[in-house]
Amino acid sequence: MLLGIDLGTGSVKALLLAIDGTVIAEASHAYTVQAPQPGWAETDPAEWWQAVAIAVRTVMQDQDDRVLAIGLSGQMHGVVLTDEQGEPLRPAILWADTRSSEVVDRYRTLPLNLHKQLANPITTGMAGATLLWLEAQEPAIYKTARWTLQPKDWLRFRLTGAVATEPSDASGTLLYDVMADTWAIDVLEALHLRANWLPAIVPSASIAGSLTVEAAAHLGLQSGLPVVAGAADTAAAMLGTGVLEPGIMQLTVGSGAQIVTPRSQPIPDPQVRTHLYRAALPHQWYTLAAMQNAGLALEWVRQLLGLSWQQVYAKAFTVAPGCEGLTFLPYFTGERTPHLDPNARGAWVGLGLHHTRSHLMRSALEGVAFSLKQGLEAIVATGIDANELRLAGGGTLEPEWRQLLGDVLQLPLHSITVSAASARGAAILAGIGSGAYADLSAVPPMSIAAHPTMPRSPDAGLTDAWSRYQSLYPQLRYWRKHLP
Ligand SMILES: Nc1ncnc2c1ncn2[C@@H]1O[C@H](COP(=O)(O)OP(=O)(O)O)[C@@H](O)[C@H]1O
Ligand SMILES: O=C(CO)[C@@H](O)[C@H](O)COP(=O)(O)O
Repeated sequence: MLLGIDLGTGSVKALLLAIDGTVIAEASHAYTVQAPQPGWAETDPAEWWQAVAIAVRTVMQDQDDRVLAIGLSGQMHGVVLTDEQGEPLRPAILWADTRSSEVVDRYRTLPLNLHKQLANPITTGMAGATLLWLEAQEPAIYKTARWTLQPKDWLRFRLTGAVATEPSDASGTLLYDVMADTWAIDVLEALHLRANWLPAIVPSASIAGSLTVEAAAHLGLQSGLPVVAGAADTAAAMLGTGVLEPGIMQLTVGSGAQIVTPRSQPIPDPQVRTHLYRAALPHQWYTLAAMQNAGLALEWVRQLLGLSWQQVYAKAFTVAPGCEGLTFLPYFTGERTPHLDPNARGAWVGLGLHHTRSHLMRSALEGVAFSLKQGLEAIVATGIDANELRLAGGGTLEPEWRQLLGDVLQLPLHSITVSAASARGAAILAGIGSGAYADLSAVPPMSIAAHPTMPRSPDAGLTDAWSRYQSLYPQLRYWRKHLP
């Protein structure tokens, strides 16, 4: 059997995959995202390390079979600065972090040919932008760090003692030449950023190291196990859900939400509102609409209202669509697609005495669904036909929530039968890298639930709410800009 580990934003997922494609066991363990200052989002990698051991030990309980290989997947874009041995020098700075908003404009001074190499919108939260901030604000750590790593690459270093990255995560750093498939050294030079701390790039499905004795003891596994490079969570989820052919889209709802579609050529978005990244397999790319605030915003509202997830759904769906005039914007950590605005923030607008906790909760779900609709529109505007969406991620399990998503997006939603799609993708890469699968064609296909969630014709309340939602962000942006 194969072990996939997905180092997500809110929790790590471990999944055991039998070679015949059966999921033997899944487990997850949560950690915290800290916001020690407004706009910051950090996690201490020590929390990741402990959580990985708990999740892996949980899936390994009562298993007689041996693990053949380990594959990794992880949240994208962040920065883990380490010393020579892989010891973090500060907490990891995550993709949702907008502290680089003051310095990210340095990217805008780059000549057009370098922007063409990056082939992506310039946004906060990307490793390159965060490194510009670290250079200015934490120069001692910036100068002395040995490595700058993506979260799952840090985990692999800790597991194997070997340092590497792979194209799917490297392409999400804003330090990567997506067209030439290598580090964008010219961009690093033009920004005066260090290049000697970037890891070597190896194929996602290659063996990048083997489990050390210390790491094996931590996880309760045998030492020497091959650890495959793995992939960024979005790229791994595409393998996990089988979204590999152009024409199919995948919607992942986790802490953030992503809508992706594969590309057989690297075609950048002419409007530069969506991302273009390398997929896990060679000669494949994907277009990505990235919405920063899905589970992050819902979790904040849920905790504020003191509700369990069960109560969330029991209350929210007693309220009529449109929430009797209440609109929620989920932009707690700024927004990427389509607004590209790190200074955007969340809001409830239209509150009246008639509104209850149930209205607040439903409006949050509607607001997140509307933000996904704007992402879908941005991706369709790049010239892609959307016929169906495959669902992945821990935030799409509830049928009523899925129905609301289907009604808002007006597309059939196909659920895969595994919630941890990225961890499944990571296990598949472990299988290819270790030779358990000769190639992708040998991987048993993912089963898809027999009955998709079909969109219902839009309710008048929901149509009005969508109009209100669309009109609010431009007005609030104007208001923020004109604050004294
Ligand atoms: N029942 C639920 N409905 C909607 N969202 C949920 C539910 N349970 C958890 N979530 C949200 O989904 C996110 C976790 O999904 P997951 O795919 O594990 O994310 P990540 O990979 O970012 O850790 C959390 O932000 C959580 O708030
Ligand atoms: O930001 C992106 C893609 O651009 C995400 O892929 C992040 O990697 C976060 O994923 P989750 O942890 O929310 O699933």
